[in-house]
Amino acid sequence: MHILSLNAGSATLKFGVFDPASATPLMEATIEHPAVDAAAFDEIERRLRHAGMPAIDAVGHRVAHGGPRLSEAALVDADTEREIDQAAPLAPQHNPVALAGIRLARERWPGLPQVAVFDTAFHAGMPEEASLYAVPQAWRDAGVRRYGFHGLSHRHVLEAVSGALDRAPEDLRIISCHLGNGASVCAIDRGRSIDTSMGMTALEGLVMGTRSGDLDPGVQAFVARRLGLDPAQIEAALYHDSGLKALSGIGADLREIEARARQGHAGARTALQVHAYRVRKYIGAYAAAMGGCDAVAFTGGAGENSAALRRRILEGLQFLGVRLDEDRNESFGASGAAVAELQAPRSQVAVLAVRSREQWVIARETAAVLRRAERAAARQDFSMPVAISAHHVHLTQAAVEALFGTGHALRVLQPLSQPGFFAAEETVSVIGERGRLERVRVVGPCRAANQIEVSRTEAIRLGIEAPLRLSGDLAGSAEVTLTGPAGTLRTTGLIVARRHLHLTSADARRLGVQDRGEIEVALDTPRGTVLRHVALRVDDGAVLELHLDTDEANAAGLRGAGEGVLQRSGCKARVCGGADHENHASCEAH
Ligand SMILES: Nc1ncnc2c1ncn2[C@@H]1O[C@H](COP(=O)(O)OP(=O)(O)O)[C@@H](O)[C@H]1O
Ligand SMILES: CC(=O)OP(=O)(O)O
Ligand SMILES: [Mg+2]
Repeated sequence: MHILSLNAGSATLKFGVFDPASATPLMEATIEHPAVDAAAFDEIERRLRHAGMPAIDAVGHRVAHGGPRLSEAALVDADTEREIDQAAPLAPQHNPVALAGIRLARERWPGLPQVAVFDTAFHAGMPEEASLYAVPQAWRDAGVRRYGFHGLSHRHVLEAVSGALDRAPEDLRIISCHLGNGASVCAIDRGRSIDTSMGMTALEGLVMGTRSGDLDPGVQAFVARRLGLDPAQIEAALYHDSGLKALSGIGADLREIEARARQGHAGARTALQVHAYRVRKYIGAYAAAMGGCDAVAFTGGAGENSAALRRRILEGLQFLGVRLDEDRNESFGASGAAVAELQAPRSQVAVLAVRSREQWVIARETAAVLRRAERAAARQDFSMPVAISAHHVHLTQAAVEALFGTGHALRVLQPLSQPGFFAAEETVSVIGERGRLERVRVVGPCRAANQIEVSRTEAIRLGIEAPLRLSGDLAGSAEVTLTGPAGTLRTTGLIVARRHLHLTSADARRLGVQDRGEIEVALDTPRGTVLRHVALRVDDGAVLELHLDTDEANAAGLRGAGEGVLQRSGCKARVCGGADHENHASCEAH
């Protein structure tokens, strides 16, 4: 499979082609200051052709804002597009561009699946103390809350830092600084984003290329009244005419600002100081939020490429135990390394530079969404026959001889649906403390241990507490007396059998499940029943069949067809939920 990842940032359009089996892109490119329009897509297609790329199977899009409902990557359909569109006021620089990308991709490659991967998703589990604004309830009801952005990048930082330091994510408190044209800091506490500097929109937090970052909320009303600005003008100024651009008086590009600052340009110097101070302040705050910090990581166009920027930010953080190694810091940019440690040996905090891999995260997430969709579709079509298993016993050869006479061999009455098993002509009586069950069928062939399977109702009638067990799992099973025409036998092995599904490894692959796992199935009988914790028994010699006991069948209103140990019910069960908690589905016929 080949996935085209599109990442429309505020300063760049980045794209790449990936085989999701490998993190190494087949090609990757950046177009600076793009409009996402037909010309940009012509350029993308031209570059794909030039790089000799194979045909694309799916397109993954970075979408900055998923709004209140899209908190994980999703297949693009009309609903997804509507949600992205509705969240556009919360990400006016990004969501409309992403939507344009989605529509252009649909025109270029009609019929290809498209997936939206959201910046906000990584922060969806932020605690309330970080996601709430202290504003009136009516505002919060209207959707005013903190979301956070750059989630693909912060997620990659988590993985890269954990890999580079060879420490589990759960062991690490990471402060991830994504410094591009847009910029944010994220507190990643043991694998989870617990706070991040961007909020409801991508305006909050750091000083960015053209965005203000944190601002006294009173400023907006003040400039409205004093300068006569309306909301659209204020918003435009905060998104497009603030930040480094406003402070430097030069522009938004950090490369140029740094060059001019070196030449002594006062505005450029001020801009760099305010910018670095803001990042430093957030690092201090997030160290406090996590009760310490094990690693500070830099990523994004500026965070990766500017050693001076990293130095400026880390100056003054010595009190946290941060010490930068100047040589390592200087050499990262040209090194081509994906990730590197930049701290001095005596530093108590690791400092890392991480090359942003947003396009790879998009490709990976896209592949995962497509796999889930495929599995859901396969599950929709997947139904399984249901058989009702009446009480029966499995015996050792020694038990057969004790009950039916020396040298006795079980005689086949009828083969069962699971290959190799048969209902025997022989029956036994099962005797408990309080009652007995007569003519209980023996199932052959003989086994290494005696096993007596009864329903819960029958166990009660016997007066014995029988554990709920999978066949073969007999430790702690109850004791019971068996009688046959030639003798009596006291044995352990009495269980209530756990409901289970026999399936082949090909069935398991289609369902996306594994041996010993569990699924949930629905029986659309008149008593409509969902069965949870259905055990899976994968065996290539098996025949696909759900086995229920008589209590379960009665509770579901299922009837067996005919007589015998294992009766086909005529009902087909469907998977509902289970590993991926996919759609509820139900029984077709009964
Ligand atoms: N060598 C460099 N030194 C300083 N800043 C750089 C360097 N290379 C790129 N940048 C900064 O990175 C920004 C782009 O960041 P990037 O993360 O690639 O874009 P976007 O925010 O659009 O995703 C540019 O605006 C530029 O200021
Ligand atoms: C959300 C955001 O600011 O993204 P970018 O940095 O790509 O513009
Ligand atoms: Mg970006």
